[in-house]
Formats: sequence, structure tokens, C-alpha cells
Amino acid sequence: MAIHLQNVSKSFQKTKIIHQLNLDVKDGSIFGLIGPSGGGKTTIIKMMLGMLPADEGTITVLEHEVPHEPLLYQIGYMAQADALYTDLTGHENLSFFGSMFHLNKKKLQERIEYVAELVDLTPFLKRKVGLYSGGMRRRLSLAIALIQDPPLLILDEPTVGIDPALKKKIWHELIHLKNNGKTILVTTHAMDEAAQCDELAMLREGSIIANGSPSELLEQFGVVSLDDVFLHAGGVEK
Ligand SMILES: Nc1ncnc2c1ncn2[C@@H]1O[C@H](COP(=O)(O)OP(=O)(O)OP(=O)(O)O)[C@@H](O)[C@H]1O
Repeated sequence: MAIHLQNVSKSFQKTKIIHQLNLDVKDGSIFGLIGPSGGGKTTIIKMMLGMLPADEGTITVLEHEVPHEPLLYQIGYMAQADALYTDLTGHENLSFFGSMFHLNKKKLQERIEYVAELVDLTPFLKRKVGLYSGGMRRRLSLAIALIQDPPLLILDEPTVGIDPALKKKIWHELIHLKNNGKTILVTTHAMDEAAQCDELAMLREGSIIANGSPSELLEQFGVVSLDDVFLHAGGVEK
């Protein structure tokens, strides 16, 4: 298992946000965490990364119990809020984050070219990020998550604000990465994206209310679209 959570709980100011969660992400798969806003997806991700301690339970990522600092070199993380240097150009941002992973100059340049192309930012690399649009910043954040060619990607709503054509291209690439052995965990509200995951966990109020492949979920809920599964997860009766 690339990620294993066992009986994980978390409270904020005495309010329990995550309830004894068990979750397994298989090596070489795309796993989607879906569910209504405030369900706890980001909190779970932050605990997987060791950014937030769990109150109870254990979290193992790539065979190491979290927190384990060297793990951060093996995870490409894309947060919901972009953490970019706006006074630097796109290229300088990629170069800066890439240099944290001790890539040699040639490899770093190759990776910059590859990830920039992937997110359609090649023509804009010399522009300061302060002048980028919101979608361009999301794309740069995704490129940064991929810069060191990590075995595990954790992407918190990676395609919000990205147009449909580019979204399609990014998903095509995520599937390609998976086929090359990478493990990818994504959170999403977009059911067309959820449909492309190998496995989904529907989260509501900090508990997994259903999990399985997209087709298994359709069967469990007796519905024909993942939108309907999502509505059930949100507690909205149809
Ligand atoms: N540091 C914090 N202190 C107090 N409450 C918090 C903190 N972080 C998150 N929460 C609360 O925990 C709950 C889960 O938040 P979380 O961000 O994990 O949800 P989410 O499923 O990622 O939502 P979204 O889909 O909108 O991103 C929310 O009620 C939120 O207000």
C-alpha cells in the first residue's frame, strides 16, 4: 500500500472532524477523495503529509509511519492555495522548487521543460507569476508538484479554475503517470474526474460513507451517474 490510515481521528477545538478513519491507497493507482465541502478532505491530506498530527491512529506513507521528514522528497504535493513566489518568473519558481530536490542542472532543465509543456505554460515561463491569471497559477502549482518526478502525488483539487481542454490533457497525463507506476491521490468535486479514478472514497463529516471503484459506487447507490452518488454523500435525497 502506498498510503495506509488506520483508525485515524482528528479534532479541532474539541470538535471531532475525522472519525476513526481507515483508508488504503494501492501502489500504482489513482485514488479519489470526494465529498461535500468541509467533509475533511484537506485535513486528511495534511495528516498524510505530516503537516498536522493525528490525535489517534496511525498513518503510513510509502512504508514509513508519518511524520517522517524524508518522505517529503518523495511526495509531489499540490495544495489548494497556491504557494508561489509572485516576484519571480514561472521558470524561476520551477527552478527554485526543483533545486530543493538536488536535481543536477541538466536534469532540472529537462524537468522544467517537461512539466511546463504538460500544463501549457511554456510560452509564459519568463513572465512574473504576479502577472499570471488564477488558472495559470494553478497550472504552475501542478507543475511544481511534478518537478522532482516523485513516486507519490497528492493533489488537492488540482484542476479547479482550469479550462476543460487543459483539464483533459492533465488527466491524460495523470493516467499516463499511473501507468508508469506512480500513485496519485486527488481530491475533487468534479465527478467527471472522479470517474477516471481507480478507486473512490466518499467522505461526509469525517467518515467514509462509501468506497470502491466508480462502477461499484454506482451499483451501491443504485444510480447511473456519479453526480447522484455525490448528492447522496452530501445527504441530499433525490
Ligand atoms: N485549523 C483548523 N482549525 C479549526 N477547524 C478547522 C481547521 N482546519 C479545518 N477545520 C475544519 O474542519 C472541517 C474540515 O475541513 P477540510 O478543509 O478538511 O474540508 P474539505 O473536505 O477539504 O473541504 P473543501 O472541499 O471545501 O476543501 C471544516 O469544518 C473546517 O472548518
